[in-house]
Amino acid sequence: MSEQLQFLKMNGLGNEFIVIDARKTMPQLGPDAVRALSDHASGPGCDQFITLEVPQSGGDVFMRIHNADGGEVEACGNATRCVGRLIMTELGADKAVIETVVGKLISYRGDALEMVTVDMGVPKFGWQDIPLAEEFDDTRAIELQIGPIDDPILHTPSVVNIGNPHAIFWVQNDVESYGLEVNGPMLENHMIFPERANISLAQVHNDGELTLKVWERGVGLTQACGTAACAAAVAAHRNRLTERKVLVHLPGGDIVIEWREADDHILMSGGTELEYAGEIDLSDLSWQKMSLIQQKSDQGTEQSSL
Ligand SMILES: N[C@@H](CCC[C@H](N)C(=O)O)C(=O)O
Repeated sequence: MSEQLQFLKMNGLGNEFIVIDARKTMPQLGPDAVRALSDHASGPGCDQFITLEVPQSGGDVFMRIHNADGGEVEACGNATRCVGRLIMTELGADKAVIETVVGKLISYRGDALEMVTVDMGVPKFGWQDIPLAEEFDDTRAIELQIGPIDDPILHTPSVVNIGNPHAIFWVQNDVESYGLEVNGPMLENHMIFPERANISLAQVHNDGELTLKVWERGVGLTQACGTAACAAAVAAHRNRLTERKVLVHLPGGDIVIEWREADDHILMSGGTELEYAGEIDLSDLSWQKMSLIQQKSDQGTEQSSL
């Protein structure tokens, strides 16, 4: 007999997610299944596979995150906004507490239904926290470069942990002109990053604006990465390149990051999209689109229809 698993397809600025609700029944999906469903050739396709589970410490939901390569990871900024939207709609509330393996994150409703702000907590800068394989006193710029020794293509990145590890290379020219699709895999797996890392190129335009291109650990190039935007914003401020509030341009759209002075928390604000509801047949992992989601942002509600 076939067993059906319902899912929602969502995205945050084009960063794609499959979201399943496992609060009543936990489906048995191993890394192979996650990889197959995340692949656009065999499944609905996504960058992260998100599982909603029963909260364990007083939050509204527990969010588990798997990258498209099947590996479980600690944080995903864009998915946190998407899940925040779902849970706030479910509760009819303006705020939701989302538990993750690295702690609780609070989401807040924005001016429109699709706009969500998440408090991503406090960034970490210690070399053991990133983590790095060797000691560095100052993580605003670590010794790491690729290309010719006297004329490197990319060098001295800033490193930050936003629940997950990030390295940001500062570039002068268009972020498209540094071959991140070629250099990304090598940098992600560089021996200096024992848990691998998300790799970003950042071009700072002025003290309130930068453009970012991201090679995500366990995925590849993505349209947007929320934690990378947080990492780049705080690293830019630490390096005196920007103020505490920055507009970050990503291939999939813009996001606003504010590193709040009062408590060092990072606030990330941006859009979310609820694309469609679908169903996966767990016996052979085939899937179908069931309905499109109709958004009624004026009433603060949303409904799905066939
Ligand atoms: N897309 C995410 C980041 C997802 C996890 C990342 N690939 C990792 O391995 O740490 C975001 O929006 O933050």
